[in-house]
Amino acid sequence: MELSCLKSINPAKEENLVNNNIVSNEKLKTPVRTKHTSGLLSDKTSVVQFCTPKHLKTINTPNTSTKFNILPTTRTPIKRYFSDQALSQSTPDCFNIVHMETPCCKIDDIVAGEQTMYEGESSNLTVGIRIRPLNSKEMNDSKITSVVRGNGQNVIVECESAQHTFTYDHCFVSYHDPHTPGHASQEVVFHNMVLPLVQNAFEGYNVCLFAYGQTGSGKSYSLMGTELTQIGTMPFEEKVGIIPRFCQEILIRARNNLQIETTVEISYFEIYNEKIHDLLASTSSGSKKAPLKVREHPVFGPYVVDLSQHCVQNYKDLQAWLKVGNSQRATAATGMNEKSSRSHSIFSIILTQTHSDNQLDCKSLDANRRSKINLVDLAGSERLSQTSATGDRLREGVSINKSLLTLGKVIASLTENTNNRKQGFVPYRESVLTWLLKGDYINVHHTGKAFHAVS
Ligand SMILES: Nc1ncnc2c1ncn2[C@@H]1O[C@H](COP(=O)(O)OP(=O)(O)OP(=O)(O)O)[C@@H](O)[C@H]1O
Repeated sequence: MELSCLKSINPAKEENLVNNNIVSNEKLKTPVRTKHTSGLLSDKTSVVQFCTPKHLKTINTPNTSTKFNILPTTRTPIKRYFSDQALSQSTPDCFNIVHMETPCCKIDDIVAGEQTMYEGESSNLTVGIRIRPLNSKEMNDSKITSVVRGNGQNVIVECESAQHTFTYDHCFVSYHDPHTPGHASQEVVFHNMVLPLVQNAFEGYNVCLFAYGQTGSGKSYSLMGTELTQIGTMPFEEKVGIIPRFCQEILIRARNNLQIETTVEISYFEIYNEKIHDLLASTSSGSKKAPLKVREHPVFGPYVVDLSQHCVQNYKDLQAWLKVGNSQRATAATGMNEKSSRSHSIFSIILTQTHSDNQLDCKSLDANRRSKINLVDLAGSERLSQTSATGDRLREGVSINKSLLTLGKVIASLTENTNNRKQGFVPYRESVLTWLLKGDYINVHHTGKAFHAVS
């Protein structure tokens, strides 16, 4: 399986960013994006901020013992903006005058000999690969032998007389016996590849990580882990995957920084047969809600209409929501995987940091820094002859392969455009997945990672 993370190039450290970007609450009836050109800031590091009125958010934690009764969630300013018909008809003036600038990396800031773990992240897109061990079924099949092995950053595939070597930013090998030297546990994968994204998110960058690979290669295992539905288990046990670890890390950092009020809001949806389903919302009968629509905002880009967002304050809240979401995800047994995801899932976190500036002796002044984190578990590509799919499974497989093909086409077009320095057509709208991730591709130039799984 491959795991891709979109990540930032070492952005310059701006300790005082929040202090330097102050907007009066008077102007905050609609969200306003401001670009500040304070002399204290490097002009390469202007930050687009979303200023929100300071308010207490309702925490809706699902009651996991009974039916999930989703209370209306406090709408975020962005959601309010989207749902306000008067506003959404045209782009308000305040957006027209905003100049969107990209923070640039400061290569010079990297001092030789003082390497941190972030310095390996010199590219905008980092790609890691994880090789899973053979499962018990595969081990009992004499026809199946292991042909893939890792060596440093290289993956070596040996087939018959030929040997192929592929190089990645990270290569993780997981063995059946976790005590095997070099075994890449969930903790190792998270620490080496994903932790820098947490830092990027706190610096105000949007980040995106997506896992891709063949069906049954371990994408869901790496992103979500197993057994996390058991509330009360240790948060960082071996089997807990990237998504709960990411949230846990954010919550710990937020709790430890008393100067800044941090809110963490999550949403979780799947794209199944090109239709979007909110995984954290259900009807009173327990059945899934009607599919949601995608619309495109002139400034913020594509978004899912009426997607529920929920505040989480602690790990227990998160586990409860993940239990709701995962139980609603479309999975089915196929010839390649007993619990195969039949949809792409996108887990989003909105991280808002609010810093009250008392220096100006005015309590109504707040500065907000807001970043969006997308953690995407793509459905696995599958050879229909091997999954023995028929009926619904066949239709799902065709839809999965088609949207993955479009994803490949979009990435190829973007690469070609970048290499040729042109603005050619990119087929974002050929699938819901690529349309929704449009903003993330653009942001790949600043923030991104990819994770690839192989079995
Ligand atoms: N690193 C690993 N160590 C041990 N077991 C693993 C590992 N990765 C995956 N597995 C096991 O392999 C099986 C398939 O994994 P998983 O369901 O995550 O695959 P997937 O890539 O998400 O498949 P699909 O695309 O069909 O949803 C599961 O039983 C999982 O527990």
